[in-house]
Amino acid sequence: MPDSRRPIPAPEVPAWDFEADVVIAGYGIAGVCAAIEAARAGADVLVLDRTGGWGGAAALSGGWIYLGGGTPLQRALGFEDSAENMESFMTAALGPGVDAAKIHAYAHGSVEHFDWLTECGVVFKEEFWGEPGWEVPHDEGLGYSGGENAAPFATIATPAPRGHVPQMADKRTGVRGAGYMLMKPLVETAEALGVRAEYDIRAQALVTGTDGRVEGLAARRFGKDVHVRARRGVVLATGSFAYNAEMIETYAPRLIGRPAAAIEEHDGAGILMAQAAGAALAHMDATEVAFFGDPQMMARGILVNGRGQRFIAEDTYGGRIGQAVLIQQDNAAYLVMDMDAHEEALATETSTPYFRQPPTWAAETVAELEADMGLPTGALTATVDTYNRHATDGADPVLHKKPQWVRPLHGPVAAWDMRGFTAGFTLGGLRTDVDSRVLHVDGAPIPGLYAAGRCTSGVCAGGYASGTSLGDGSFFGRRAGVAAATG
Ligand SMILES: Cc1cc2nc3c(=O)[nH]c(=O)nc-3n(C[C@H](O)[C@H](O)[C@H](O)COP(=O)(O)OP(=O)(O)OC[C@H]3O[C@@H](n4cnc5c(N)ncnc54)[C@H](O)[C@@H]3O)c2cc1C
Repeated sequence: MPDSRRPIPAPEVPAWDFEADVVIAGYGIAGVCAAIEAARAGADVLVLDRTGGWGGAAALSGGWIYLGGGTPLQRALGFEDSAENMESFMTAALGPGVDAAKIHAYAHGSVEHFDWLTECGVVFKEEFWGEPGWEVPHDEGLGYSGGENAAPFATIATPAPRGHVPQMADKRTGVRGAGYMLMKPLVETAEALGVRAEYDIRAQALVTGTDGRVEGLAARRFGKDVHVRARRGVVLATGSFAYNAEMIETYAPRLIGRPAAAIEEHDGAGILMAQAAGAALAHMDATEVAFFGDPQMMARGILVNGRGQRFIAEDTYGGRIGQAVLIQQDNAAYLVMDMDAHEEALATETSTPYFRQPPTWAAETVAELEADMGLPTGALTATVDTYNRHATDGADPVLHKKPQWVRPLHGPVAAWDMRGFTAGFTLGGLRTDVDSRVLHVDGAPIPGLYAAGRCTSGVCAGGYASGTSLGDGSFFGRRAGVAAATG
């Protein structure tokens, strides 16, 4: 760990360049929500960002935000949900080893959090997108985003869509997409409350008093040292460590060379700064893993591993498929479809048309196909035989794909080589309590230090659902703001 991360004793600070009651490092989703709540609690708030503006990964993101328990949008679109049902799903899908207290607080606070977001000006259109997909193709406001309606979760909790998507004007993904439409009204809310921002300031280390209390931040701006005093508390909201090669190698080596859905500013700085002051870490090996396949195609085909065997229900959440491929199948997967299924998939609408590439192999029979693919003789044939035997009855007793997608493969078949089609970001980070206080390795909160977002371990301990990053970043960001302002 570089020396520069070591906490600086307050008496050694030459002068304070900036001062505020609450100082927040990082102006992404966690930072802006902390800023709003700290300001509303009466604090003078200063947000620092190392880039030239607000937004972070959040403003570039797809904007899914995981909310449920019976939000007004869910109810308006005819979906039943409850906090208990949401808690059951999250406990099953986001583990193993979830922080039960965080999941409980999140599920039971979700309707209020929806109301808070809409009061801040975030708009969710009353329209549901029910097709398999990574994102909504237009500006629909609600969709499934975590495999809630697929095996095994559909029988663990009552399926309810919880992916809430802020409405986009003339949607163009990546250009003022839903993530931007989430961030913009929140930043405007913060500005209206008098929250100040300073850009091009990179937080480097904490400043601590003789009693160990965090009193500020040491930072760099244009090659010079800058010191920022926090009269009440510091909130770390600097994002993940997806772009810190050394940390990735140490904690999550399967992601070496494959960062995604993160930004280069996610270099683990907040984690390292707090760690140097004794902070505990949690679930540093947990990763979100995207799989670069079109969900409309995958649901209609079968996915097999390097031994020609199916391993997951193909109609589940793509992030669950990604984790299974990278972590359990040595990053090897092949999609197999017959011509009817392929044509049917191509006739559907998708938000990811660029994933619809031509097949790698095509053959008259499954036996020829498996030979062309270099799979063990008979392996894919046995898989297709078993699949077809049950598919004739519209069932999938092996992996429980929903009957609507189950149909026997027949005639000429094609396969897509999807080896290495994964990338992702890290989910582990600082161990915080439900009030976003950063915990020391001795278990007690570090006085004056709070954190939220992807520099913390939030609701995801292993599994993932789209929307949980913006979800727990905003939810626990708010709590960090309140706690920092009120001490
Ligand atoms: C293309 C894409 C699509 C995504 N889609 C979704 C989605 O649909 N739903 C979802 O939940 N998540 C999604 N994500 C992930 C999500 O955006 C992030 O996980 C989330 O924004 C993390 O919140 P955060 O507040 O921790 O970090 P961010 O929102 O990235 O904010 C962190 C901020 O801290 C700043 N910073 C970093 N280091 C320092 C430092 N040392 N000093 C000062 N400032 C610093 C950064 O510049 C940044 O502005 C997506 C991400 C991308 C890139």
